Amino acid sequence: MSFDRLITKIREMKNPTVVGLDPKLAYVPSYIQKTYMDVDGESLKAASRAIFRFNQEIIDAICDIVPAIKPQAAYYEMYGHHGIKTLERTIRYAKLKGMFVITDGKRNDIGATMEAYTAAHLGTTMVGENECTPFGADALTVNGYLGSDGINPLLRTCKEHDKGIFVLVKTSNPSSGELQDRLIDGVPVYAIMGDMCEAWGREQIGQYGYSSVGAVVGATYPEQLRELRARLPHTMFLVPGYGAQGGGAAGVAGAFDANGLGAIVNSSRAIMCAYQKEGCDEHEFAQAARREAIRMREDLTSYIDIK
Ligand SMILES: O=c1ccn([C@@H]2O[C@H](COP(=O)(O)O)[C@@H](O)[C@H]2O)c(=O)[nH]1
Repeated sequence: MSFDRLITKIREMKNPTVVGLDPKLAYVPSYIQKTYMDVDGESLKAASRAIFRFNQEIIDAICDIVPAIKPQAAYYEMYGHHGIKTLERTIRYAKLKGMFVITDGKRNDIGATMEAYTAAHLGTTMVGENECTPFGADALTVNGYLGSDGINPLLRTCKEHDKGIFVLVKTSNPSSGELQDRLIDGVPVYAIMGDMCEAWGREQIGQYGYSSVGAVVGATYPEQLRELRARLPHTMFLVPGYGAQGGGAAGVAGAFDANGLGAIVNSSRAIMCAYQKEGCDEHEFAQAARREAIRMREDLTSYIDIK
């Protein structure tokens, strides 16, 4: 099961964190931007090549201490086909370095179209006799609000290709409660979606007790994290909202089980832009990212004992 690979890495590194790669061009040091703009001008191509170099150096700086990266697809799509290529190259590079890759795409659609999204991000596409791997991530964030027929194609691929999904359950944003906290027969919508994750994952439970169907639950909602951890014993949590959105280690501790497992906490801007916050030389951006990744690991593990 896919999350077995992730959990094994978390245990080996004693680090339940994922670095988000959401690279706006403004985060990329100016000397890198210049290198590529001198060749390709102020173009989407130059921006995408600069971003790949930025990602590559961050991956090199953290791959021995952080188990996973989470590229957010939107930050690549905004650079058109060049950006898509950078997303693909980033995924391949991180995997080459031994990292687990979660593409944050929040995809969903009707069943037939969902099969295409599944093939794109987690599976394979047949071209004649040739089975091609378009992006090859290990896991994908998805929206479950279209119901089971939008999730079933993913479940088949998770089983066949040892992949995982994280379904949006209780998102970290301030307005998430407008819909997700609404009650149906006294039960919040987020809890109902959580129950659906448990049901979807029932047939695919791995060696640590977690299925290949995970849930996104925001670090900004500590109470719900604790409540959902107790309610969803087989559902791995992806927890965004730590750092830049105000979530902290004490609040996310409730996302973990008694073995210090069951969740992985994301930080994107706080790590990518650590060099700007530290005010250090921009040539040191990757080392600053590493320092922030270590600080985050120490912060979390002061509350969580990974067994
Ligand atoms: O509920 C959610 C779901 C996804 N995200 C994504 O996580 C990162 C957070 O970035 P930070 O810079 O660490 O705030 C980003 O890609 C979001 O799209 C989320 O924040 N909340």
